[in-house]
Amino acid sequence: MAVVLRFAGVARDSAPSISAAASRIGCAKAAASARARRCVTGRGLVVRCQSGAAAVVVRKDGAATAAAEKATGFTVVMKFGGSSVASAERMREVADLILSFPEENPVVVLSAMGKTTNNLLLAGEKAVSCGAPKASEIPELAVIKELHIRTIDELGLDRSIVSGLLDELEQLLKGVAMMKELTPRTRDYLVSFGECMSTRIFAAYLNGHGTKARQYDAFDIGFITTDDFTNADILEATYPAVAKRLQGDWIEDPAIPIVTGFLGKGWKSCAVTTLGRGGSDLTATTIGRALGLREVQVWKDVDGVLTCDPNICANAIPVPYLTFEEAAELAYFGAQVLHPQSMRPARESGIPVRVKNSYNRRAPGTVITKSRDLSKSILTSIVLKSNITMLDIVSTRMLGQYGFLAKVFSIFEDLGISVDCVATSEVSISLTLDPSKLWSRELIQQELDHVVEELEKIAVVHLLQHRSIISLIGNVQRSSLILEKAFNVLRRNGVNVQMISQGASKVNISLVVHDSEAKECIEALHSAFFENGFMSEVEGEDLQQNGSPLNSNGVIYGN
Ligand SMILES: Nc1ncnc2c1ncn2[C@@H]1O[C@H](COP(=O)(O)OP(=O)(O)O)[C@@H](O)[C@H]1O
Ligand SMILES: N[C@@H](CC(=O)OP(=O)(O)O)C(=O)O
Repeated sequence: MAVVLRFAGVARDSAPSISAAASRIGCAKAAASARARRCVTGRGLVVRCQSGAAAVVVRKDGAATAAAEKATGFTVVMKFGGSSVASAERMREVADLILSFPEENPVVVLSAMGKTTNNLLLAGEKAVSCGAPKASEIPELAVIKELHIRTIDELGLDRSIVSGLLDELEQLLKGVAMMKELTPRTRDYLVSFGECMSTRIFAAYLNGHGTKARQYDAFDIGFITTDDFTNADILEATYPAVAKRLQGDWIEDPAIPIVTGFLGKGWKSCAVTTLGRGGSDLTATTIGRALGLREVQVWKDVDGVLTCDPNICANAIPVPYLTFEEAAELAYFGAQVLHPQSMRPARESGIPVRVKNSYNRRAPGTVITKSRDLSKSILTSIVLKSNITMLDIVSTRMLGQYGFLAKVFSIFEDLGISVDCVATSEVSISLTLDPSKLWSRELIQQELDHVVEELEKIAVVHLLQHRSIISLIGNVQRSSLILEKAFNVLRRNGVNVQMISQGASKVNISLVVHDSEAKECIEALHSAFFENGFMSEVEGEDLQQNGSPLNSNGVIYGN
């Protein structure tokens, strides 16, 4: 196993003494010594060597002694999203950021540069109808080529790093144009070019600037997934495979791993898969779990998870702490800042996730952990999921007919459609459908028609489209207080809530309103909860007095 020895604030001349101590505990003296000298940065020092569990302790006077402290190879995952690596300047900044933590030994995960994934998807869609001779002229292809070549030039690198991939991409688009079809499988292969290029450029930049780095395509190092193209799930076999590969390579030849986010390999098809939009967060937490790291950091373009989407409420403020459960609900119910599945590996292994801003390193960000002190917490964040479909299903059979709910849900299971929120009474059920499971416009209508047709065999069905779910993520122990405040605001704004659902998660109350009212509602709710001193007013109130959690789901039928 590779051992990393970390020393903060040591003197430059302590390198020989560290080297001697390292050799006493079985580290290769030459490697340790060479690295010790090379890695002294003034702010800290990193010694890497191959040995069992052990470490070297450096005294203030610079002398080093061996100690029986356990140390492992990698310490953190640092994931940088598209906005963090959108240009040559941003790549330099990210390299500087990584190297500013000499005490860390990171695995780096990168997304595609800027809007490259969107451009690849658009290029693919245009290729379907443009005809093969015109495929090379698709404007988005030109934008992708220009961005990557300009970045390489500005970083002083060799264009050959991506020229092969760019040629292959053009060929692929010609193929799509010829076939006049873009299957989910081809779509995944197409978007994989984004991450494959960004990671190659970044690794080359680090290598050119004295920091040894090694690029990895996730689909080549053990990221094994289901074959659900465009939305694949990571399979359990991924964890040992990824750990073996990354640790094995490190022992052979230490270098910072630069891994493509978002991508995997289907276990049956062996084809490239993707983990759903924003899936690099999941790549990061998967690596964190595989290697048993201390922390997973996801670096974004905002100061952490905020009280609301800043595009809806400009006054949104960072949330300092969240639990995995809160973060997962928040992501699942529409906050684009985190991938919905990304909390799972972190929760399973108890590894904290820190959301940080690569544009504002000093901002403390959000720390997501297994548990936190909720005694003073009321509402944490407000989330919007728009354009959802709601179904009101009323049984045509006699009151108390058993098997009704089972029948309803088996219809959704058979059709492969997932349900978000549910509220029931004895003979009726209201629910919302997850739009991410419904792909193109045409398919939505087709699928919905089919759902209604099946349900109408056992019930009267009302299909309500253009609805929004407003999720109040917070301490549901204080639901009476949250709901009192929320309904006051909604009443003042003349909003008719059409369904309420408080899930078993105990962190989320969902309200369904019409799409046209949703943004205004959120602004009003955010202002009432976060901008007018409400939280501090109720802080310290007796939880016993105020906490009478809702114990049933309710439905309010509306327009
Ligand atoms: N509650 C929220 N907190 C923070 N950001 C949010 C929230 N809801 C939506 N966002 C949006 O998510 C963006 C960051 O996520 P994302 O685009 O995935 O970052 P990256 O591409 O860097 O991984 C922010 O720029 C912001 O517009
Ligand atoms: N590039 C992919 C994966 C990803 O995670 O991106 P980002 O980290 O920029 O959200 C996407 O756009 O979906």
